[in-house]
Amino acid sequence: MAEIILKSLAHSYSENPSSPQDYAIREMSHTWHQGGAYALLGPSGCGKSTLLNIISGLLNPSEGDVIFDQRIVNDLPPEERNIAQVFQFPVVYDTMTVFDNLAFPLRNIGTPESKVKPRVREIADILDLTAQLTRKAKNLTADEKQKVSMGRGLVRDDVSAILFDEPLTVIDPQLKWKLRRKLKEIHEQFNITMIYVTHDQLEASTFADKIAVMYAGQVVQFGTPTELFEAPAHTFVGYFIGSPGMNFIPVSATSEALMYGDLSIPVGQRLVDAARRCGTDNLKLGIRPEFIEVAVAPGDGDLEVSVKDVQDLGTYRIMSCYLGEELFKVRLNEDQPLPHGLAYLRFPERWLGLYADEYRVEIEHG
Ligand SMILES: Nc1ncnc2c1ncn2[C@@H]1O[C@H](COP(=O)(O)OP(=O)(O)OP(=O)(O)O)[C@@H](O)[C@H]1O
Repeated sequence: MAEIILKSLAHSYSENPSSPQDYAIREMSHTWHQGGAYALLGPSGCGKSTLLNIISGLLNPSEGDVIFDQRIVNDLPPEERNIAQVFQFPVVYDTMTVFDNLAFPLRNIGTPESKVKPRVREIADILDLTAQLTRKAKNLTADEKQKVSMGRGLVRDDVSAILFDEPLTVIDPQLKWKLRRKLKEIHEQFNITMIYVTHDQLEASTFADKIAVMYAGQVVQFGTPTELFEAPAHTFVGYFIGSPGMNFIPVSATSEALMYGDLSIPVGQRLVDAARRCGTDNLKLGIRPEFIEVAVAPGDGDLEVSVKDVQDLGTYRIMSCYLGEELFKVRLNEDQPLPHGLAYLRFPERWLGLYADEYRVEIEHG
């Protein structure tokens, strides 16, 4: 069991990195607490696998330290780090039985056979592999093979952490949900640190208590699924989490107002003052489609938009509309009247986010 700290970590695959773009991991520090169920979420190429491989010891970071329970482990090879890693594609020995595959990590560390048998049976039972125990791994389906891979990660009870690198990629969609639930149950049962890498927000939020969102080699937010949804710390988190993602408009601040071009956006003085203090021209106002209020007739302070289309998604609708040149997405509930031609939007202040140089500015709402 371990707390994992990444201290001033950075990694470049090039020998002489000269700019931030040369780094797959840009300098970052991060703590994974003992026993947490975490997800590392981000788009392809943002550095998730690189980070995981640095934790497991498959890769040596160019800069910074990896610390397990206050001990720097940079120089320890993977086998001495007590980390189990489950990869995207199953790693099983085809000629061995399922039982022997599951027993392998235990036998490897000299566990007596009297302990191997009950533990393998327990893990097989949890993963619904009991009926396959005597079968050769080569005769299994891709799903079953990946379950064996997971079982090999879970079978040792002395591991510091288990790292899952997109483990459900090859799994049948119907089974994915079941296996995710299973992993969550296992986490609750064994109280082990688990880090689950994925590019899928649904997978991340159904598995993890806390999600680290990665973007361009950095963790830009570490929070609960609700925190990521309600208060994205970075515009990327706003775009990436939610469907559709957060709406953003570029704004500028005068002494009394926030302006989108010539249009004054009705917001409180607190937000205007915060925007003025930021000292940057790169200011954005963000709001999620779910939090925008819509009227079919104009009201005081409403923003007029032209409706592009309305998509019916069964239990709700998504209206696309233009505020000036900015395309906005707004969620409408089934019982809301459908605007035609023009609609009128209101942004509740509680749900507005101000972003300076892409990062959220904290504002006290009185
Ligand atoms: N062995 C390598 N040599 C050089 N560059 C690499 C190597 N592995 C990864 N990279 C680069 O490092 C960056 C991060 O890649 P990484 O595989 O860690 O991202 P990822 O988020 O895991 O993406 P994916 O989900 O596609 O695996 C990418 O720009 C990638 O091209």
